[in-house]
Amino acid sequence: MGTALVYDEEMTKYKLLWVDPACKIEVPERLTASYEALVRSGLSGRCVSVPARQASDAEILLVHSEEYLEAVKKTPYMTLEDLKEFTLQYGDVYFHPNIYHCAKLAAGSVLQLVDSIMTGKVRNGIALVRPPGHHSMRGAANGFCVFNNVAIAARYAKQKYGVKRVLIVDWDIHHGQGVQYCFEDDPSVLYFSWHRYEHQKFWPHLRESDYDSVGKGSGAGFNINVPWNKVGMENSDYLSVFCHVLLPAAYEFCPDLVLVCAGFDSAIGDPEGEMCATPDIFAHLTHLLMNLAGGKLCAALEGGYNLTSLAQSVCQTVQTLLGDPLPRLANLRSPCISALESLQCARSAHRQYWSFLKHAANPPLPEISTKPIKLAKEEEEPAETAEEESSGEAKVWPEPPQRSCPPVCSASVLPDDVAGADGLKRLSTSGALQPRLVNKLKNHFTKAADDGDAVATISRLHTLMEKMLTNEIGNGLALVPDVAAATMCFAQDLASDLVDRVLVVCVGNATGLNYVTTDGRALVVHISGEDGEERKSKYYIPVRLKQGCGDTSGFLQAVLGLLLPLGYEYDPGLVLLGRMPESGVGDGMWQQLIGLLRGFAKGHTLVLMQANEEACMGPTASALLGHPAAPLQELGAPFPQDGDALERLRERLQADWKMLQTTGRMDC
Ligand SMILES: COCC(O)(O)CCCCCNCCCN
Ligand SMILES: [Zn+2]
Repeated sequence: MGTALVYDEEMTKYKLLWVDPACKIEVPERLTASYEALVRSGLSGRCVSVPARQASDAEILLVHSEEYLEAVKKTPYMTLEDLKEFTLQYGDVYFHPNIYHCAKLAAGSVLQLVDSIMTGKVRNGIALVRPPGHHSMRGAANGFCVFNNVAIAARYAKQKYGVKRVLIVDWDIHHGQGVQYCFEDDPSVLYFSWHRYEHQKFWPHLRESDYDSVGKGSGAGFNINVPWNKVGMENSDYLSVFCHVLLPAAYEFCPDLVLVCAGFDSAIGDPEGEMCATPDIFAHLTHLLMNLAGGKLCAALEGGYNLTSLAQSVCQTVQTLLGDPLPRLANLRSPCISALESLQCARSAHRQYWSFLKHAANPPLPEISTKPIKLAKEEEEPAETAEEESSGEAKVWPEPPQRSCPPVCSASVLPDDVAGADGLKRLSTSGALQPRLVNKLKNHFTKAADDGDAVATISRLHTLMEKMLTNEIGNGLALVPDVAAATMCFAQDLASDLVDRVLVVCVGNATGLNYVTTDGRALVVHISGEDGEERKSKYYIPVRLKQGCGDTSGFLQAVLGLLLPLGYEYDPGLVLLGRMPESGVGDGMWQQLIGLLRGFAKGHTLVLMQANEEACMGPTASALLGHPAAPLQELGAPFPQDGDALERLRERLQADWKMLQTTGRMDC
């Protein structure tokens, strides 16, 4: 199934008609720059084009009051003076004779996306719209927004398709207070937002944008705010919040539909956000949400004011929605102290609501100043004057890397003709394997050197690896006689010669996974039901689940809170995933694991399974081909001892692995 793209140039036909420094950044070119970049890159041609439509009154009234709608209906007939007058009653927004028409198209465009996704016409999609929506409230326009496009879409999906739970992820750099107000007492809508806050000194200066606004009444726990109290946040800060706050809650919430308030003012170069995350981060943020709700993801453009980073970020998002391999995120740094404090505050505020947080460390939180902040006049964001704009040093960042389309056969079990007793010899004569490697392999398999099978297996694996590294295939699946041996041999003898770093993930009980490197050429993470060999090196991490890998909630917590952050920090060139016999891991969890691991190494994942596990071939190949993983059933809380052990393990490991940190020094 494909990716829908909704765009209508009619939504470019309104603009600011008077002088207002606060609104001048919201220009029609935001839409044309985004759309033209999709056309230029060939991405729009790969999408299913879905027409925009006007939202009806009834649809707008799902969120807004009649009084407000009636008022906005009058704006097309207003004089310029009346429009200015009308605008004054709201904050940081402007009206135009055509904005009501465009606001109905913006809201209707997102509803068209919801229809296309819920009727199975497409898997996911994005609507390039303006005016944006997440600040507008029941009875008021605000922050360039007239109707709350995403809030209307959430209510519409529930009403028309009986959707039970909607996750709204708001990665725009401003707090979508309009969305928060709309759903704060509604447990069927989980709203997550990060936003520039600077201890309430940043617009819209709301006390309720802080992390302690967790929702009200039966909605308590279903509103997650992560305030950024400093600018300059980077990729690692964003990924940490996804791994340690959003994703565990999102999986526990188990949504039927994911809506994204896709604002790209959180990218580097944006004058509003002043953050430093690069456009390719949106490839990963999108990817990390794509295995929820069976892949039903609907993104709506919100903010984004640097036309270069906006266009690049939109392309990164769409390319991921289309299923293309992700770019590697080079040299992630450790999250900054301020980000860690925000992360910890959000986790502590939600500890009582989410089982994944039940065992989280609970250090004292900083006193939240309840006194209203006094914005000294000069502290108000100064309206940039022309020369200041030019003097502000322009941010530069590298163009996101090309992301080649996945090769057609992205999962393959090599035909037997590659195997064969002389497989290895042929490889060595073909120069594919350096002679010394051949000896190493032979030595390694001396016990079975005469056993053609083992040698054949190794030559098969090597061919798969070769094809992966030449991008002839995206990923691979190999059935082998002895998974543990093959995994170790592959990691030790094959991969380490052909790729800098290989992430080895072993699932299920096994002995012999004793390959430990001290040089970091391989990172082995072994999730099983028994005690692994105790940790000898930073690069061998046994994760023990007392109830074994069949305990999906424990397994998932290990994947989201440990494996993902480790993988991002390690940044492997290849992922090797070994499924040990009788691992007990459920198909759904197995597919989620493969889906998430595809985000590393440009999707180069080699799965090794026991030859007799044909039953698992289908689900594995489906996940390798990028089909969305089956949604996990309602997750119970992880077993207490597992939850506790995982938290203790994470705390122990964070000295070596910065992406595992979740607490900053609370020297507030
Ligand atoms: C959904 O709208 C997208 C958005 O969140 O980017 C809107 C931001 C409004 C930013 C308003 N700045 C006011 C400065 C006051 N001195
Ligand atoms: Zn914004």
